[in-house]
Amino acid sequence: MSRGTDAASAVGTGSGSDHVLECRDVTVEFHMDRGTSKVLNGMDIDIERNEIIGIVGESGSGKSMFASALLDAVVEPGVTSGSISYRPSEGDPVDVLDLSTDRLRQLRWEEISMVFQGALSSFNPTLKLRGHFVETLDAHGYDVETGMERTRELLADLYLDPDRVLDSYPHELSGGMKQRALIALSLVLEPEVLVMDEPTAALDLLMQRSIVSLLSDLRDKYDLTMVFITHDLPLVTKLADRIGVLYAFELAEVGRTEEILRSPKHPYTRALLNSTPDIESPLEEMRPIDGSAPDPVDVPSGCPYHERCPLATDDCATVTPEMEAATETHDIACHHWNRVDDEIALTTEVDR
Ligand SMILES: Nc1ncnc2c1ncn2[C@@H]1O[C@H](COP(=O)(O)OP(=O)(O)OP(=O)(O)O)[C@@H](O)[C@H]1O
Ligand code: NI
Repeated sequence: MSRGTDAASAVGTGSGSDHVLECRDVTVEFHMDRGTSKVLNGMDIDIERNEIIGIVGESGSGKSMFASALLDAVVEPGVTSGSISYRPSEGDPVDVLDLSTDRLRQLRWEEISMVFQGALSSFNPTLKLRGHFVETLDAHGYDVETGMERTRELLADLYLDPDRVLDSYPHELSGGMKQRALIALSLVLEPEVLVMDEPTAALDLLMQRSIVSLLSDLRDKYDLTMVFITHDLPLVTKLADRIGVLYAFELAEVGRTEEILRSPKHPYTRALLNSTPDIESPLEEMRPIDGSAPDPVDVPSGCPYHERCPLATDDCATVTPEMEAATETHDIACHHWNRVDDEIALTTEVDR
C-alpha cells in the first residue's frame, strides 16, 4: 500500500516553499521470481533549495534506491514510478522520471549530481585525476580550460593541493583524498543539487568529520542543495538542516534536525536514537533494536514497524499510517506518535 497521493496527507517539507525537488509517491519495484519487491514505497518529500537534508535508515531500508531514483538512475530491471519535479533556479520545472535519454544525460552531473555508494573504486586506475576531470568536462561539451580552473578552485576548497592531485593516479591518493576529489568531480559541472550516498563510509572518524564540515562550507559558497545519505545518524546531525528517517522502504519521520534529535516522535526513530553508538555516550546506553529489517517481498501489512513496535495496537497491523504533522516542519507516519513522549524514554543525547 502506498500513502502517496492522498491530498489531505502531509508531505515531508521544511518551512519554506522554494522546493528544488518535489517527490510524490516515488516507488521502486523489482519484479522477481519470488514476487514483486517494493524497495521504495510511496516516498513523498520536498527538498528545499539550499538545504542539506540527511536521509538515514538501517542497511537495506531503501536509502540507495531513493538516491538513485532522484536521478532516475535505479539499476535495471528496477521500475521507478511516481513523480520527481525538479525546479531549477532558472527555467521551467521538469519531471526527472519523464525525461528523454538526452535530457536525462544532461540533468545528471550538470543539474543533479551524485556521488554513488562505494564510488571510490570507480576511478579508472590507468587515468590520472586530471584525465577524469577533462573527460567529464569534454563529455558534456564544457570548455575544458575554464572547467579546469574551476577544478583547481574546488580541489583547494576541499583542502587538496590541486597540482599534486591532478598529477596523481587514483591509487596514489589516500581514501580521504580520493573521496574529496570525487566530490570535486561531482561539482565540476556546477550542479544545483548534490546527492551523496554514504560518502564517508570507508573513512576514519576524523576524515568523516572533516569532510562533513567541508561540505557545509561548499554548500554556502556554491549555493548547493545537498542530499546526504547515511546509516550514521550522529554524523549527519552535524551537517543536516533536516533529517528524513527511512524504515522498510518508506519515510517514517522527517523534521528539522533539532526536532528529530530532541523530540523524535516515531517509535522507530526513538529506538534508532537510543541505539546510536555515540562515541560520547557510555556503552551500556546502546540498545540495539529488537527484530530485523523487513524483506521487501514481504513487508508487514499496516504500519511496517508494528511487529517491532512497543506501542502497536491492532490497528497498526491493518491500517497504513498517513504522514501527520506534529509541527509545520515535522511529520510522522505513526498512529501513536502523540503517545511516544510518555511511553518511550529518550536515553541518548546526540551532540550537534
Ligand atoms: N538490483 C537489485 N534487485 C533487487 N533488489 C535489490 C537490488 N538492489 C538492492 N535491492 C534490495 O532493495 C532494498 C533496498 O536496498 P538499498 O540498497 O536501497 O538499501 P540501503 O538502505 O541503501 O542499504 P545500505 O545501508 O546497506 O546501503 C534491499 O532489500 C535490497 O536487498
Ligand atoms: Ni545503500
